[in-house]
Amino acid sequence: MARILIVDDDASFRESLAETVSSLGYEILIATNGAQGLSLLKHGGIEAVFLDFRLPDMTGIEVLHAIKHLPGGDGPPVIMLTAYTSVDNTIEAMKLGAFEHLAKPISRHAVETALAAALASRGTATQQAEARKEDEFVAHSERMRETIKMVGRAAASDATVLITGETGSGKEIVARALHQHSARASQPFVAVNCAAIPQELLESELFGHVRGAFTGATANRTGIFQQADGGTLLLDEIGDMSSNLQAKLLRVLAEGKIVPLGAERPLAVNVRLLAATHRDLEQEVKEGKFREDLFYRLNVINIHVSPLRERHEDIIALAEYFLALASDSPKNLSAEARHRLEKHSWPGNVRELRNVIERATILARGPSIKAEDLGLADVVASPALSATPPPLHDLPAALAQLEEAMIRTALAETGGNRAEAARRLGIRRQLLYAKLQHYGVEP
Ligand SMILES: Nc1ncnc2c1ncn2[C@@H]1O[C@H](COP(=O)(O)OP(=O)(O)OP(=O)(O)O)[C@@H](O)[C@H]1O
Repeated sequence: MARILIVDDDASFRESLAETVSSLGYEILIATNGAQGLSLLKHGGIEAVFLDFRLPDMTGIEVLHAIKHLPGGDGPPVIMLTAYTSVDNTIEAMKLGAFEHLAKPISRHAVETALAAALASRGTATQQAEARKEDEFVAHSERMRETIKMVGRAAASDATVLITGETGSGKEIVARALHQHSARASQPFVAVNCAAIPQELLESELFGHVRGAFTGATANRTGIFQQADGGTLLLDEIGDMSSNLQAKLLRVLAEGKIVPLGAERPLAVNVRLLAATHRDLEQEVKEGKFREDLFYRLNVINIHVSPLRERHEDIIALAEYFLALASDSPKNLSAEARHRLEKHSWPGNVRELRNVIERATILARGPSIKAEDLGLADVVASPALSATPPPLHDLPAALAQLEEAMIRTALAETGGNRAEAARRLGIRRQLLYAKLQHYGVEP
């Protein structure tokens, strides 16, 4: 019978957890503070631990740290318990090698699942590192909390991470969190959007060039890889990288060296690479649009960021966070505004929500934001597509109307991201700019 240790000073919670665990057929040991827990652990024979974050004599994190430094290995799997899970305490716990992090109260089912998984995991490696401060990162939903746990697990390693998710869902903020919680946090974090730079220029942007490498190269130029040396480089929209550059990137990853354009010798660089894409790269590989070997090099760890419509609990929390950012005296959200926000499908994800809140803060009169201040009905119903019937006998006018409507919809759906809107519409960005001007559309 596996022996499970529960370390918690809250008597009623402890008793009920003990009852659940023993009814599941495990043997229980109880400690009411950190020191007691550690002394029981030193005797060995314990196969999993439930550990409270707040204990009378030390913090749960200190106990976790001590467990992970017990002589003879990194200790049994630890399931951390908190009254409130926050991004900070979850990342910290997962980084220190906690197996799971659960918020009280915990259902019998959650206890059973966590214990079974913890016991099955014994012997797998854990990672340790110092905790660091991070950006504001709103994560109330279960989905986002799972993502945060992955960030915690992946942060301390140097492995390449492929971050996937729809446009505006928060891929870059995940990349930043990975960097900020890594040993490279004091070194540079550089993000480059591979889709925003013409592919002909991207190579010299990434790897740099020497004077005279091509017409116009009047001086040596340090590339982005070198700027990120020692730190982390995020290649955003990696799916848009040309096949020529994909091959070069693969070589850099294999050799850890870059060759600036026109240079004779390669330069060693020490960069942790993160890549992000809204595309389904596996599908792109199948279609021959993305190199399979590069895909596997990048996808050592995959972190997926769910679309906002699949994590309802984050919507209001994010809205309130953006309200607080938008003004020193934040307005409040009326009940109808909350309802409207929750009902919206958020095709442009968190970026769209941020734009909506910033606009509403400016437009709302008085201290409260009303549903109509959000301007969301327009996006939902796309009235531009339906309000005025197209002129039946005037093809150019009808086409222009359709074009304008499609542009407005694409912009709304991408939260005003013009590069992404152009991509969705299948036109070049320059052409989109010209059309925006022509129709007088403000992104
Ligand atoms: N969980 C979050 N907490 C706080 N802010 C967030 C969160 N997720 C996203 N944001 C904010 O929303 C905006 C869009 O996020 P981000 O740029 O990370 O998305 P993305 O998925 O990288 O977008 P793209 O696909 O266009 O590159 C940013 O302003 C970011 O700070």
